[in-house]
Amino acid sequence: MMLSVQDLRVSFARAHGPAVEVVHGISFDLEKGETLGIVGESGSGKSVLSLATMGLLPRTAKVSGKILLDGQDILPLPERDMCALRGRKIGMIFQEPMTALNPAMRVGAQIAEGLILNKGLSKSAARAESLRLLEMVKIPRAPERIDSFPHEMSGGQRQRVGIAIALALQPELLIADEPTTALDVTVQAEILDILDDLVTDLGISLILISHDLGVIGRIADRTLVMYRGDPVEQGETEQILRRPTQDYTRKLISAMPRRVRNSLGVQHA
Ligand SMILES: Nc1ncnc2c1ncn2[C@@H]1O[C@H](COP(=O)(O)OP(=O)(O)OP(=O)(O)O)[C@@H](O)[C@H]1O
Repeated sequence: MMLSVQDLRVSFARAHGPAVEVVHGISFDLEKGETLGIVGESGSGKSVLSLATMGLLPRTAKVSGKILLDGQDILPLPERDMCALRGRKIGMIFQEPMTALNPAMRVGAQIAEGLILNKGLSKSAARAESLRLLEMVKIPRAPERIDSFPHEMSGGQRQRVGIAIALALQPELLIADEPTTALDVTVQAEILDILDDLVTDLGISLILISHDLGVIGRIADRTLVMYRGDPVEQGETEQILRRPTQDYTRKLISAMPRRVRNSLGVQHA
């Protein structure tokens, strides 16, 4: 088992009044080579859940439960150990790659940086590996694009660079929080296909977070539906899409454009 989250609860301390719990006992398992989709509307706790898994919640957060990564509970780990896990074992992909990238640095150098610092690669070996990663995420004309600045690239290409950076240290788990939300529909599909291929080719595990069941439905093997911090239902994505058991899930399905429902083979909500 790559990741096992057990009865995770997160609350935030408030300056006045009692702490507010925003994630109310979430449990799920993620196998190696599997994609789990986490879906729910804004405020359902998806980002808090992913930040907890990466140990990136602010100090005001109180977390209980277990987060077993490869069998080890990472919740009690000190920041120094979590820092080492991020990147090496857990890779992260964010919604807006422009904010995650350094605007003043060529993309190849940004990918190479982590390889030089964390893996001790020489400058030329890191550049060769950066090129390989850019080709892996299907950047067209990668040998030229490696020397581009982020603003010289399209949103889709920047997100590919974001994925290349997340992959650089060969993590076993990737967490992608709304990775395609800022992109238009055709580019969304390309990015999802790339993520799907990476899971298959590299045998890594992927947590794909989105408010859009159409996005989740394209590539997630299993899906967890959340609503206001509660688990609504979880299971095989096919099952969730075709035979939802909860009204909230039916509402998410009805909210998908007919075109998307048709492409996923979902007839009616
Ligand atoms: N640092 C924080 N301090 C206090 N409350 C927080 C903090 N971060 C998140 N919350 C609260 O936790 C709840 C869940 O937020 P979260 O961002 O996880 O939702 P989400 O499902 O990811 O939605 P979105 O798609 O809008 O990001 C919200 O009510 C939010 O206000």
